This record gives sequence, C-alpha cells and structure tokens, in this order.
Amino acid sequence: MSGKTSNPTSSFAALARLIRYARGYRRQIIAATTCSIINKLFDIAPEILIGVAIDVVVNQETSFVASLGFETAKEQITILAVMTFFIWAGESLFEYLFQILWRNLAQRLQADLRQDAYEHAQRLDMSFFESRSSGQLVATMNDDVNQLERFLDGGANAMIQVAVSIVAVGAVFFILSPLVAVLAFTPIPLIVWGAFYFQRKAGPLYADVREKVGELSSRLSNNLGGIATIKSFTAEAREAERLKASSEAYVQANQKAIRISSAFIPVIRMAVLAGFLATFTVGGMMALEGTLNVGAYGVLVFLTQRLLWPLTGMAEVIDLFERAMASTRRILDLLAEPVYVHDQEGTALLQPVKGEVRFEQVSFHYPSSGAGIRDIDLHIPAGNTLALVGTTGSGKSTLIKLMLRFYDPSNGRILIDGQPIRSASLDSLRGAIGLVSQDVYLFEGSIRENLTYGRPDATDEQIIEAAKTAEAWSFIQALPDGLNTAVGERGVRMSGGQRQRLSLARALLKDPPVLVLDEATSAVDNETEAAIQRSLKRIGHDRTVIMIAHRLSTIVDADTIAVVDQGQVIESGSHEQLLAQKGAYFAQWQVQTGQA
Ligand SMILES: Nc1ncnc2c1ncn2[C@@H]1O[C@H](COP(=O)(O)OP(=O)(O)OP(=O)(O)O)[C@@H](O)[C@H]1O
Repeated sequence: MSGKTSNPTSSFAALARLIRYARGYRRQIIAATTCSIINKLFDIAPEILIGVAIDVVVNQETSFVASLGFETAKEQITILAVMTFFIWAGESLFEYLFQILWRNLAQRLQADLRQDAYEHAQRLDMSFFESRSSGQLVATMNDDVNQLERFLDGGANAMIQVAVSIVAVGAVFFILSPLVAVLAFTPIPLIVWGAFYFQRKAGPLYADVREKVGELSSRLSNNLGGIATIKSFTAEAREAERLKASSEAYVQANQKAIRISSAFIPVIRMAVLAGFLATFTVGGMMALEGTLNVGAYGVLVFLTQRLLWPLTGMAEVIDLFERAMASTRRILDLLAEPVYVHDQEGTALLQPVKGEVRFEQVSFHYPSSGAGIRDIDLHIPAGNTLALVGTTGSGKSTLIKLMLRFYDPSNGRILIDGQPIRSASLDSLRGAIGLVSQDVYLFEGSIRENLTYGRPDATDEQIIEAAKTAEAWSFIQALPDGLNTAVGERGVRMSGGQRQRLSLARALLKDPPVLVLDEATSAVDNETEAAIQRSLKRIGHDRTVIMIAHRLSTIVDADTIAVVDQGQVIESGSHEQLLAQKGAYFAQWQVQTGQA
C-alpha cells in the first residue's frame, strides 16, 4: 500500500483510532486493564511487606504493625505471613485473569479486524484493486493483523503495568522519603525522553519494515501464481534473484530498526543504575543518621528495583507497540479507504427485470491510463442481442464493466428497464446480469461448487441442463468424478476450453435476464463453438444478450452489431446493414472471410 505508510500521524493517533474501532469491546478492555492494575499492585506489595517485616524485627513493640494493635513481634510476623499469602494468591489470580482477558481480546479483535478489512475490501471499487497488489492486501490482512494480536497478547499489559509501577511506587516513595523519591525519580524523565526519541526514530523504520513485508509477500504470491510462465521462460534464476532482493530489502529495513532498538536498552540501563545508586547511598546515609526508618530504607531499595528495572523492558514494549501501531495504521487505512461506487441498498431494480439496456452519452476514462470510452449511445431492447466488435483495446469490455458498475461513468448514464443503474442496489443490478468474461476464474473446489456459484440451491437437473447448453456436459460426464471433480486452484486442472464452458454454464445456471458474453467461446474449437452458438440462440430468445467477439462469424445473427473504435461507436446496425455501408465492419468481414 505504497503512499499510505508515510502517513505522518503518530503511533498514539493510531492507538486512538484503534480504541475508537474497538469501542464495542470497551467493557472487556476496562476489565483487562483493571486486572492488570490490581495484579501490579499485588506484585509491588510484597516489597512493602519486607520493609514492614524489617521494621517489626528491629522495632518490635514500637513497630508500625504494633500501632495497628498486634502487640507481640510473633503476632506481627504471623499477620504479615497471612497477608503475604493473600497478596501472592491475589497476584496469581489477577495474573490469570488479565492473561485470559487480554488474550481473548486479542483474539476477538484480530478476527474482527481481518473480517472487517476483508469485507470492506470486497466493497471497494475495481480501481482500488488495480492500484494495489493482492500480496500487499494479504500482508495487511494477515501479518499486520497478527502483529497487533502479538501486542495485545502481552504488550498492552506491560505498558499499563509500567505506568502503574511509576504511580504506585512513586506514591510510596513520597510518603516514606520525599528526598529519596526525588533522587530515584530523576532518571525517569531521561528514560521517558529516550523512549519517545526511540519511538520517533523507530516509527518510520517499522512502517518501512511493514512495507517490505508487503512487497515480499506480493512477489511470492505473484511468482507462485505465475509459476508456469516462469518455467516456460526458464526465468527461475532471475526470479530467485528478484525474490532475494526483496528479502534483502526486508532484512535491511529490519536491521535499521534493530540498530535503534538495540541502542536503547544499554542507555536506559545506565539511567536505571543512576537512580538505584542514588536511593541506595542517600537512603543508606539517612538510615545511618537515623532520619530514615530501617524498614523504610529496605522498602525504598527494593522498590527502586521495582520502579526502574521494568523501564528497561519498555524498549521492548515500545518496539512491539511501534510495530503494532504501524500495522494498525495500515489496517485502519484500508478500512477507511473510500468506496466510490455507492450501493443504493434497498432500492432493487424493478422485478422481474425485463432486460432493456440503454447507454446514454456515456463517457469514462481510467484514471491510471487515460484510456476509456466517449459519448456512447446504445439501446438494446429487452430480449435482443447486441454484438460489440472492434479492434483490441477499443473499449468493449469497458462498456460491460460500466454496466456492472465496476466503475461509474464520468458522464452520461446507463439504464436497465428505464431505471438508472446508479439508483439501484448493486445486488439487484449484478444479480440481473450473467457475465462470462475473457479471464475465466474458477474457484478451488468441485465443478458442482463452481457451477452453482450464482445459484447455490440449483438442482442436479438444472445444473445438467445449463452444462448441456454450454456444451460442457459431455466432458463433465466423462470425468471419473463427474460434477464432483476438483478443478484445482483457479481451475488449473481444466483445459482452457473446458474452463470457458464451465464459466458459461455457471452464468447460464444463474439464469439472468441479461447475459454478457465477453469472448466467451474464444478458447473452444470451431465445432463446439457452433454448438454453443446454437444453444445460445435457443436460450437467447427470452433474455437480452450482449456479446463481444472477434470472430465475426459468431455474431452475424445479432439484432444489432455495434463497431467500437477508440472508445466510440463508429457504426451500428444488422450484419446486412453494416455490410451494405461498406465501412469498418465490411472491411473486417472481408479480411475474416478471406475476401480482402
Ligand atoms: N483497469 C484499467 N486501467 C487502465 N486502463 C485500462 C484498464 N482496463 C482497460 N484499460 C484500457 O482501456 C482501453 C479499453 O480497454 P478494453 O478492455 O475495454 O478493450 P477491449 O475493446 O475490450 O479490448 P479486447 O478486445 O482486447 O478485450 C485499453 O486501451 C486498455 O488499455
């Protein structure tokens, strides 16, 4: 998703966006946070109890615990032991609870994000997919989502607990000795500054790492998808080299991040040491002078460790946080990607759809190439057949894409049964159109699953009838597993002609009022093509058919033939009319019939 990761918004902005996204989980987040806080408080408490115990041993009847009403030292030790037991038990219980809560939250949130991202991506316009590689999208929906999951599994709790340590230990310090507190806290601003400095440095580096992961997975999926082409061009070595370059770019991006993150820990360690030594020596002096209770001194020394050492772990947590926020930004950016082709949900085309199609002054240009179509006027009465012919790249498929609202025209409008398609729901519009496109896509699964894709409840009789019309039944029947034969990924186990016939049968089974055949029979032999033409003529009587063909012999019977050239309709009429005009169609006909 190039261009997106350079987004300058900080990681905290990404966190705020994530929290907004996760508002449905507010109660769970609050519960998990509360358990993290309580666990940390229980975790700090034993250190305080050690101090209290020293106080008991040293001061006995005048100790702090004695002032609570436990007179003998034995009683005091016993009560401290009981308290220690409950504190440890409490700590264990809340550890269990926060682990469960955070991890469950991580699971739910990652599943939601992936699902939402996928569902949103499905709604996005075709132009979005043309500007993004599928590998990048897969990386976002898998790696980025997992990265966030890892942070929620442990990082979020660690961040909260560091904050609780600072506040709780700080409070104890200030109660016991404000002077030592100030000394012990002196390194904290440095540590926090270091953390932010690191965050600023590491943020863009991690964004770059995520970008490189995307590129790497994009290359992998493209290459594995195009393995036959690679082999046929014996390009294995070249491709291996290119993959190595992508891998290397990923390594280097990571190395930059590693250099920064590795420097952080030693620096923080020295700052921690300064704070610890200050408490240790100044507190010790004060205890010797008698201005600080011995027990309090013990508490301070132990707590300094509790306060400062976890901060060394902050580097790792911030590391995790930065990575997770770079990922979060990518996921949420994908979710925020605007949909330009708006669905008018709830406003279905008037049923039953008769299939009258009209293009009125339709113009459209692809933003990326500037190519497109201009001022197209076409009218196809319901039940008629329109053939679109013309040189390659003249804009025929573009007309179909506009009719399916893969894009919206920049000018003019398209109507079905007199209703502008922009004001109809995408469901009802696309439900009314059966498309057999040039690039046949079969899903991994059985022939039956592929054929019933547009009509999951079709009976075997209906499936067979559609397969017969598409001249696919004889070869399906000959397969050992018949309709249950697996077609392989993208239909690789079928021949090109078989794939086309399956795709045609799939569209026919949907039984749409408008059938679009874009070079639907280009990969079958002449005999099969003629047979398909005959069946199509039979079923074409009660539906509108729009066909695109290069072989003019297949469209001579169309009610209207429109010749498209450089994005415009330059001639239209019946076969005979166009021949009589002696224009572009006539010239093409001469070439194809060998009369030129
Ligand atoms: N997604 C796209 N982005 C940018 N340009 C595109 C896109 N799809 C098609 N084009 C361009 O638009 C023009 C019309 O393409 P279109 O696919 O409609 O032609 P066509 O007449 O169907 O060609 P063919 O007979 O070869 O299938 C071509 O110049 C093509 O390069």
